[in-house]
Amino acid sequence: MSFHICLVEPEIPNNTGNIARTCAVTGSVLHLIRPLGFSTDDKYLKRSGMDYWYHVDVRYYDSFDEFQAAFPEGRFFCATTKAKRSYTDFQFREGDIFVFGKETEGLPPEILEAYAKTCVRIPMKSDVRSLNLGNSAAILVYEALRQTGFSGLV
Ligand SMILES: C[S@@+](CC[C@H](N)C(=O)[O-])C[C@H]1O[C@@H](n2cnc3c(N)ncnc32)[C@H](O)[C@@H]1O
Repeated sequence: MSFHICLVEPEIPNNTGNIARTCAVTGSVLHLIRPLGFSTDDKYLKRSGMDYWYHVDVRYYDSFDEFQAAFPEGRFFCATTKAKRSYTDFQFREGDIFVFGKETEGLPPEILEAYAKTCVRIPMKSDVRSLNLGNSAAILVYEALRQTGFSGLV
């Protein structure tokens, strides 16, 4: 069992490459919702995730609905600057799904409404826009791993 990271219509290849690397080192599954703002052959994507891309279980979907349908029992947590609750307020379980929005616009309102009770914010000062997508994914997955006892130490 592992955690799932879902990127809804990611636009910047370096961010997805960076997150693929996080998935590789944590054993998380990466789910990409099309359209993607880059080709999966993109040199920046490969440079950021490079040797790691081939270690990751990457799955592609044509819509968020298709992704949801693949996890009928899944617990979805939506990462958004608009959430009222901090990610540290939740007790995560193996198999949980973390959903992230696109770099320019974040998650669409219909997804935020559907998961209003499990939207999570990573605390920030109020006069700044947001964290980088890759950093926010790493923060959430490592908190979930910490809570579930992943030592990662050899
Ligand atoms: C660059 S941000 C998008 C910013 C967008 N303008 C917005 O307001 O949502 C890309 C994604 O990173 C995640 N993110 C960034 N900062 C976050 C924060 N402080 N708390 C939770 N998620 C965050 C969200 O999933 C967001 O959709």
